[in-house]
Amino acid sequence: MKEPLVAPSILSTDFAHLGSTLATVNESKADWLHVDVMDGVFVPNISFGTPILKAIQQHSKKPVELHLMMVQPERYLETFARFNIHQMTVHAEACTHLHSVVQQIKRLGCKAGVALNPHTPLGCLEYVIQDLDMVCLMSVNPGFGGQEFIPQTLGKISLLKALIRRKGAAALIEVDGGINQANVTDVISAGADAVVAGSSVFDSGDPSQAILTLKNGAL
Ligand SMILES: O=C(CO)[C@H](O)[C@H](O)COP(=O)(O)O
Repeated sequence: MKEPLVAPSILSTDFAHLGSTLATVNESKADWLHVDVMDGVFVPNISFGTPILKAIQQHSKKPVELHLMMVQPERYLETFARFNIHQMTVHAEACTHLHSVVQQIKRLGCKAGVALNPHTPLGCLEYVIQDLDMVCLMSVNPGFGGQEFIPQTLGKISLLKALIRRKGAAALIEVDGGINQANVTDVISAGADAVVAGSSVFDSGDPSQAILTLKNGAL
């Protein structure tokens, strides 16, 4: 089995210590940083806005993926792109004109990802998958860290892999929510390329080791 890409999510960490959290991630084997922007409308939680993104830009040496859990993300893409963002991931459920939003992200020089909530069928990707760098399958209902992995995600990963192959697309599959040492092997075996992990990394006491454990645990 291939080594998974691992992207720590800082959502549940203490932002009073953002600098040292990011220093730890910088020194770890994390492949990128997964940053959750929540608007309190699309999801029942508000995370942060541009001042924190500016601090992340200053302190992170890892590429940054912005996961935009917000309605009408197109209103903010240009502003967010100023913070040296590697990839922007929008929710299909939040974009009336998803194809157009994806093109907008690419014009801003960022990689484009689309996230799907656990209940959202894969069919909405049929005519946009070839334009995507990544699909993020939510394995919890988005909004909060520390939730339990929804097992139906495993079948969805396999179906997405088949869709990507059928379309000759190159999108990576990222899985986000409730990822830990106990389920990472199943997630990667089902066809995922990357996992997002918050609690299992930052509640572990040794985030660098927890990231390594996720990588090795799936081998
Ligand atoms: O998108 C998210 C929540 O909506 C988080 O990225 C995700 O939940 C990671 O946290 P945990 O590993 O604790 O589930």
